[in-house]
Amino acid sequence: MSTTPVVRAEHLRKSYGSTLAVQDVSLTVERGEIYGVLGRNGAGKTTTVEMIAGLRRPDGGTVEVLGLDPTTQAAALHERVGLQLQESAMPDRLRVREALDLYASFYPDPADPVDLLDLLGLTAKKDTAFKDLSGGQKQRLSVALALVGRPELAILDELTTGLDPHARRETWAVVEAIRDAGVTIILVTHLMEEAERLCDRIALIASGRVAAVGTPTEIVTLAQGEQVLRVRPQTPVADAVLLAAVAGVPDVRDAAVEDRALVVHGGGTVVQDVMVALARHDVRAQDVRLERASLEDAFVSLTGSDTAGRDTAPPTTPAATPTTAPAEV
Ligand SMILES: Nc1ncnc2c1ncn2[C@@H]1O[C@H](COP(=O)(O)OP(=O)(O)OP(=O)(O)O)[C@@H](O)[C@H]1O
Repeated sequence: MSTTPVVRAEHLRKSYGSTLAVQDVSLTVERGEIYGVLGRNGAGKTTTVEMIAGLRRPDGGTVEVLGLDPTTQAAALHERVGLQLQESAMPDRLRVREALDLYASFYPDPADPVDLLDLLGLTAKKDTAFKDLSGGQKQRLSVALALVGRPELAILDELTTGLDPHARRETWAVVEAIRDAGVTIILVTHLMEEAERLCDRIALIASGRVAAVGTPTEIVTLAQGEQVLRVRPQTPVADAVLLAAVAGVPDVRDAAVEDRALVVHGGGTVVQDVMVALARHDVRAQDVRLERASLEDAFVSLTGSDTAGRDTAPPTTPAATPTTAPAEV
């Protein structure tokens, strides 16, 4: 087995006009792993994988995929990379089997559609029109289309968004079956549970940067060191006063005022230190809550708050993309 990584991306950067979507992303995906790209909406996940897939040209940084340069060798890359991007859409009347046959015709040595229907649990739906499929079935079809060219790397973006828990679990089983068939997978998700369940390693992306990389266990351990303290003062206190009170506390990694309550992220002895600091500023607490940070909380606080305006709707991207020329921006 080769030890050359499937993906090696270094210091990727990409802007859309004045929006800096990806500021600095470096990551390495090894052969045979399910690699999670995790982050909240607008963090820059899709833009990152689109650069890896050769669909967008980076403004800065370098990327190598399966030994190829996606910016200059996109056509060769598309033969070996399967893409399932958000917003999969097909002509309404196209039947499942017809869609697979159509996509198979783009490749010299496609996978057997019968096998793919079986793998994706779509055999009973092979004669069903796209418009009559459930959300989960549509997603599974888009995965089947991404796999029809027998890719070495499959990029699956927000695969289970909008699915009910049952369909989500079924889809997770499919992802594992694909990995077991020898395909390296990049899984883009904003669902912690999904990343934890499926991924060998995760890159957490926040505000266009990699906040951390590790196995789910390593990342959860890191998150558990993080605490979130929420203090509501007895009497109204100006936001600036609350923030100034905790500004110099060493273990505070992030502080904000939300709905008149001071919300502090930190580690170590942050709880005691913040309470002492508030008392020194004559702020008395009416209500104090200590929460264990979620994974996302932990990393958002490690990297600073997300920039306003990043929560806009994601762009519309093409469905599973076979040999068409890459959309350049
Ligand atoms: N084609 C585009 N034109 C302009 N801005 C864009 C475009 N695509 C993405 N953006 C902006 O770039 C930022 C990063 O978007 P991106 O889709 O990469 O993030 P994401 O983490 O995949 O988010 P989501 O999960 O919502 O898709 C966002 O602020 C988004 O609004």
